[in-house]
Amino acid sequence: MRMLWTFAKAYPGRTSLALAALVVAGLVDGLGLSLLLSMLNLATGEQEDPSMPEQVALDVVDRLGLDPTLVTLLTLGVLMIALKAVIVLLANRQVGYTVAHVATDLRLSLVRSVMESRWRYYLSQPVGKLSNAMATEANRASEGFYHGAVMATQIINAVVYAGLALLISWQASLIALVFGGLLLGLLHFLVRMAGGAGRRQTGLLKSLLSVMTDQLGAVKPLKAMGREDHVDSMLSNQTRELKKALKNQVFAKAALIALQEPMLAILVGIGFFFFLVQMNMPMATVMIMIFLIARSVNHLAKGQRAWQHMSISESAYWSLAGTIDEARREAEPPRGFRTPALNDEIRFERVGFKYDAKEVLSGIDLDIRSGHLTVLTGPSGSGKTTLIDLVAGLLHPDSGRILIDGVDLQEIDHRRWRRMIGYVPQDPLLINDSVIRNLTLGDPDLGPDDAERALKMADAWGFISTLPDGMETLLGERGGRLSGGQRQRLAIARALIHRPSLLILDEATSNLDHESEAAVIATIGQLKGRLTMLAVSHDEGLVEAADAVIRVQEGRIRKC
Ligand SMILES: Nc1ncnc2c1ncn2[C@@H]1O[C@H](COP(=O)(O)OP(=O)(O)OP(=O)(O)O)[C@@H](O)[C@H]1O
Repeated sequence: MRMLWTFAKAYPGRTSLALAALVVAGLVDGLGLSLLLSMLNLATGEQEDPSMPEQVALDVVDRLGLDPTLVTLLTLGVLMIALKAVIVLLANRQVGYTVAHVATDLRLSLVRSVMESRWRYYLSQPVGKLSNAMATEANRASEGFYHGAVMATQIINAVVYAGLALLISWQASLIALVFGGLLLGLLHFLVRMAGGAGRRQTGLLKSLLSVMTDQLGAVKPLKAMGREDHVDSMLSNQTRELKKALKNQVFAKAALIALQEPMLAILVGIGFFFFLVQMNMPMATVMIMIFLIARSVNHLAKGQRAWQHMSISESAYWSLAGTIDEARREAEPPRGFRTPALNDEIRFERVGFKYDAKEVLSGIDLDIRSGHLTVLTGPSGSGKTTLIDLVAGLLHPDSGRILIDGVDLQEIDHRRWRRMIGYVPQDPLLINDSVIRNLTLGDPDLGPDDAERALKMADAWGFISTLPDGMETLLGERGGRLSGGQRQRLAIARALIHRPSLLILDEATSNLDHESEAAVIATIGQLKGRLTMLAVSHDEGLVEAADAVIRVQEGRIRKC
């Protein structure tokens, strides 16, 4: 229920429009029914004094200057009911558009909040949790909104029918409606049961997809070592739990439908007896009352089923909203205002950095000369990647400072600084798209000329221009059609396409065979003097090509 209120606040215009349309539809429906009731009374001639709704209907006919004949009442009644159907259709279209908006807005909010979060927060997030939020939870949340809208429609319909019945005989209707409401209230435990199963499903899907994404990422060694059964056993427990939650959900849904029907039949039976025998009402009035009350309670029953569906989806919305809120709380604040320039050097002055309580770098003094190739070497875990992340402003020193051409990095506009950086990771992570899309990553400011220039600089133009479709050639999953060295040179071209001043290469040659490694080192060698390069590498070839080599050991600099 809280979810519906949240959506209503997020989309006030659309929600009010849909609700207003549904209320108008309800009123039109009520008028149509009143006209048909008047017609029924006219036909049977049983009741002398028309009830209030019939009186209202007859007044409308009179105002229209028409005679209240059977044909007029029937025609107007049918027209009103058809008009109601059209208004409901328009309202539902509005609801449909909003459902699509809800899913899209949630997805965009998730992407933005995660992309704008601090690097350290991002590192701590399981990829599976985010893809589950993006795919499953956003869909289920929008379904929840849809079921909430259905519930509102059903309640409005129920109110219209109940209102008509109350206007005919308020005492009888009140007793019948309270009794009907109580019967439905008895079934509310099935709504709660389905909601509980929905919550378990949400939690299980989140952890299942997190584990699965991690395992699929590491599937090659598992397969090579014949240990894929291990993945199976890890996932099967959660899958079995998920099955149990789904079974409970299905049972709760089926039980609600199965129990609502006999309860409605009991209500109709008791109503007949009560109105006819206890209250001595005329048969025609009893028929009308039973019709109106049965319709009202039937709409309430449908509303209860929609509530049940909404409860199943609601937990997905809260989980997704929680992920978005958490990422927003971890948003990276805008840092610095000064325009960066890299003409002389990047200087570390007594820089120290800790991961929580663990000191990773301490007392780092370092100069990275502009236009030079500087290579960072050192044992695993000594702090090389941390040092690079500090240069990129992804992490911030706990002590000391980093100066870019003499200006403290903390004072420099971080977004502009990062746009001056080209970054080549160990694994080039190419997407299953064309060469050009892999280079521009969808940036509308970059075109084929930029791509060609970057490919030439990265020494990749030779093999790309001989591909059947050139830069439009599709690369296949993870760039599977290219050799390791070719993939890495494409990654270098991607890093160069926006003309960076600083190129960071994080173990860019460590996954390559000897030949590819030599080709990539030759490429890096050709770039020397054209921009500043900072490389983490153990590669002897790259160390030999370097203008400066810095050895990091146990978080400190050792002179080479
Ligand atoms: N997100 C993190 N949270 C906590 N500790 C971390 C985190 N990332 C790295 N560390 C720790 O910081 C230290 C330095 O790590 P870093 O990745 O900078 O080393 P590295 O020299 O690049 O290692 P490698 O050559 O193996 O990549 C290591 O002890 C590592 O365990």
